[in-house]
Amino acid sequence: MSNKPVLHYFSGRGKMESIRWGLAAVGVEFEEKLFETKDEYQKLLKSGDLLFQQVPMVEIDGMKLVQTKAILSYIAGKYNIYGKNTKERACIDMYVEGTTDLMGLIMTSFILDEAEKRKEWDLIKQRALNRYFPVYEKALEKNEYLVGKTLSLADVHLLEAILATEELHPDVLQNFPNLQVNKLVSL
Ligand SMILES: N[C@@H](CCC(=O)N[C@@H](CS)C(=O)NCC(=O)O)C(=O)O
Repeated sequence: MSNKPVLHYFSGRGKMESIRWGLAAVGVEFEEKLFETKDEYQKLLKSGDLLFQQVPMVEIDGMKLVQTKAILSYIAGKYNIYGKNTKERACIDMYVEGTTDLMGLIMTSFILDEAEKRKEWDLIKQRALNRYFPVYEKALEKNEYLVGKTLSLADVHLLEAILATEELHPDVLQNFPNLQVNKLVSL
């Protein structure tokens, strides 16, 4: 039997995407069981493996983990991209929550009708430019990485958020030179 983590989710990016990025960043191969139909989802629900009847769920190290944050913390802790001490970990969590909020806006925008979606994408641009990216730009003044001198979960999550924002607004990084460098070193 393979020891690779097994990721259970809908066939889409959604909340599982940051887990995929996290595993890829630390070089861990994984398998995916993506359900395409309601029946497949119902089967997983009935199995009792989803603690809160929700996905993402990840089978890893003999556990069936749910809750995106818990799964990401486990991966980051296990593969040493979660800071050197509790203060660094708190900073990483803080930065990750910021990018999670931005990603939340992006994810939910895709269920809106066309007119609402355009408005939401404008809001996302404003939030990225005025609320989120300036914080990361400042944090990157002294180092290429957000926390400490090495890649952490905060950089991986930021990269996902940058790329997702650029899909909507390709020029969004133009006034953020430090973010441009961070994006390159995190890829
Ligand atoms: N707090 C959970 C939320 C998970 C969540 O909302 N999952 C959605 C899919 S993205 C789901 O399973 N929805 C079905 C439901 O809530 O019944 C996490 O971050 O993992």
